Amino acid sequence: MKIGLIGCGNMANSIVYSITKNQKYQIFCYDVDTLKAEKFKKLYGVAVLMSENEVVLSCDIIIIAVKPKDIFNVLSKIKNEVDDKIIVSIAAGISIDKMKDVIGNKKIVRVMPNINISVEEGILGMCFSESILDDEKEKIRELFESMGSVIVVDEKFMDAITALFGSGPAFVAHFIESYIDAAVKLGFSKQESYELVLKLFYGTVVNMKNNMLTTHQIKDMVTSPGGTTIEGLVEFERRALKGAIIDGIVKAYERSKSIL
Ligand SMILES: NC(=O)C1=CN([C@@H]2O[C@H](COP(=O)(O)OP(=O)(O)OC[C@H]3O[C@@H](n4cnc5c(N)ncnc54)[C@H](OP(=O)(O)O)[C@@H]3O)[C@@H](O)[C@H]2O)C=CC1
Ligand SMILES: O=C(O)[C@@H]1CCC=N1
Repeated sequence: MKIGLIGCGNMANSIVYSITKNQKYQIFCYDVDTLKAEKFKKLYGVAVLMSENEVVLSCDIIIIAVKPKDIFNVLSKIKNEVDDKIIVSIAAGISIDKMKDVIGNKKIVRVMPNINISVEEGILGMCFSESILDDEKEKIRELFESMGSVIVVDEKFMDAITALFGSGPAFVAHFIESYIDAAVKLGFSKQESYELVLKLFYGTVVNMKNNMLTTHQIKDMVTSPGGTTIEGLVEFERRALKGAIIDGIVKAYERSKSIL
């Protein structure tokens, strides 16, 4: 099967990395910046094409991986070539209806991946326009399942998926960074802090998963009466840390709803 990529930036890089591991796909790509496309050729052995239209004409499934502000430009360039090809958009906040306004009632898929697809640990939300057939849905699902956990949802959930899981790695990195800063403040070297804090987050997740522990159970097991942990937890509560985190995610959700 021939897969085309329009846009060779950060997300396209992670997508191509996953797809090229599977021999059954032939990959074609195009970027306005020729150097970026050439880099993909060098790294992954993909074929470089000269325009958006060439990608559509050469491929069965076309993944548009440009910023939301650029997607309508791409769609208007390819609209006469789309025919019954499958167009996949990974753009945040751009609905299927908005894309249909430009290319008509075509086969459109929205996918919201996150950057963790580069280690096959992504979470990918997916929804389909109504004209996509069941066997086509399966092919798309199979293509993206090499990158992580795919959840097919009603389109109304795509903004929530964008906020929670698309933006999620940046939010999680922000919490990890605070922890590393605390370790540095308490005298550990930056390198030690980085390694130990990653181990702390990773170990806590593995412990919860393997032992099927809830967050409350972990907190209860760690927090001794009159001890150290309760002091920290009380301060987090006093500063409304949980509320701030929830509000931050809701802000990202609202932004996804109003992006264009
Ligand atoms: N980064 C993330 O974690 C996630 C991003 N997304 C979505 O993925 C999309 C891409 O994001 P990201 O990879 O970070 O963006 P990048 O800016 O890294 O990549 C986009 C690339 O597309 C190029 N481009 C712009 N217009 C065209 C065109 N007409 N034809 C071909 N190439 C073009 C850009 O060139 P130039 O820079 O010269 O304009 C750039 O090289 C966005 O819509 C974003 O919402 C979704 C989930 C997670
Ligand atoms: O920040 C953004 O808009 C994109 C969408 C999800 C992650 N990055």
